Amino acid sequence: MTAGFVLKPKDTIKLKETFLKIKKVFESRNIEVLIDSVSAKAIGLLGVEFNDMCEAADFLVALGGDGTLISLARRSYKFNKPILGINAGNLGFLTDINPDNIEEFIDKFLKGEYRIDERMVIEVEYKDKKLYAFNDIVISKEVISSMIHIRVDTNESYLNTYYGDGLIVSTPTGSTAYNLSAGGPVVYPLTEGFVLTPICPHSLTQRPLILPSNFVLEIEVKENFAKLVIDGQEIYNLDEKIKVKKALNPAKLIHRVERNYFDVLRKKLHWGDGK
Ligand SMILES: NC(=O)c1ccc[n+]([C@@H]2O[C@H](COP(=O)([O-])OP(=O)(O)OC[C@H]3O[C@@H](n4cnc5c(N)ncnc54)[C@H](O)[C@@H]3O)[C@@H](O)[C@H]2O)c1
Ligand SMILES: Nc1ncnc2c1ncn2[C@@H]1O[C@H](COP(=O)(O)OP(=O)(O)OP(=O)(O)O)[C@@H](O)[C@H]1O
Repeated sequence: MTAGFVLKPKDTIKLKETFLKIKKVFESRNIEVLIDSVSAKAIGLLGVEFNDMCEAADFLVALGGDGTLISLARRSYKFNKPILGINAGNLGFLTDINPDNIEEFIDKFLKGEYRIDERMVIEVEYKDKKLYAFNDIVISKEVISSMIHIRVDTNESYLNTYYGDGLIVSTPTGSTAYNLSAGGPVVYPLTEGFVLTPICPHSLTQRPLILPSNFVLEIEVKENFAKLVIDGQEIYNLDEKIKVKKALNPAKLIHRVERNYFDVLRKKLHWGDGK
């Protein structure tokens, strides 16, 4: 069995010791460890080019925070490999395992005691590109001063024109990220659908909306100074219509069998239970 590692890009050097410890644990259980060339270079090792690593690995590992996991899920989309998040970040809402518990987890993993959660991914067609988002896409104004008009059509009919700072189209997984801050609902991550949440709409009536995952959305901005942001990490100038739909493949996240979403909401986001 082969694992392919990507390390959090900021302060990677601090992760060297943790990575080497985990590598030893994996290798002692006959799991070959590959590391992508960018992460390897940052800690003075030799690595494998990202796509070659994804091709060779049976599963991929993000050693970092949520951002590292989101980025790995997006960049490895076409390889469709299961992904394990080991938390070496701050919030770690999505990364399930702590480095201290890796031996215990990997022994269970090798006995088949784990879960794979299939998370819906968004596909965006923009110009001749196909882009993938694990959390969300954001159609945003470029400058602080001017609002934008965002027209949304579904494959069935005209939907709405949003006027404000922007529009978030989130996956259920991304519902606890930017969507949450903008007043959108928490959506159980194994649900399939799009969450449309306007950012500061200049209206008394705009509300977040959930649409089924078989809808195809066309989104167009009237003004010519908008941005398209993918997972908060990739930014494009938006000057043409985009088409948004559910991607063919889900992202496959490896979790502990015992992981409970509502416990994570309580622990990490302080979701109250009224007691
Ligand atoms: N005002 C906001 O809340 C805001 C603004 C911009 C981007 N974002 C979010 O940041 C995401 C990218 O994350 P990053 O870590 O690369 O950026 P980042 O470093 O700016 O961190 C964003 C924060 O959101 C958390 N987060 C990310 N995805 C999450 C999820 N699915 N559920 C719960 N928490 C989550 C991260 O742990 C981190 O604390 C984007 O997809 C977007 O949703 C949020
Ligand atoms: N491949 C990547 N390319 C560009 N930026 C990335 C990549 N992977 C992660 N990042 C960014 O690096 C920053 C830090 O990484 P990460 O989110 O993993 O750690 P953290 O912020 O400490 O943890 P958490 O997100 O759990 O609070 C994030 O802003 C993330 O967007």
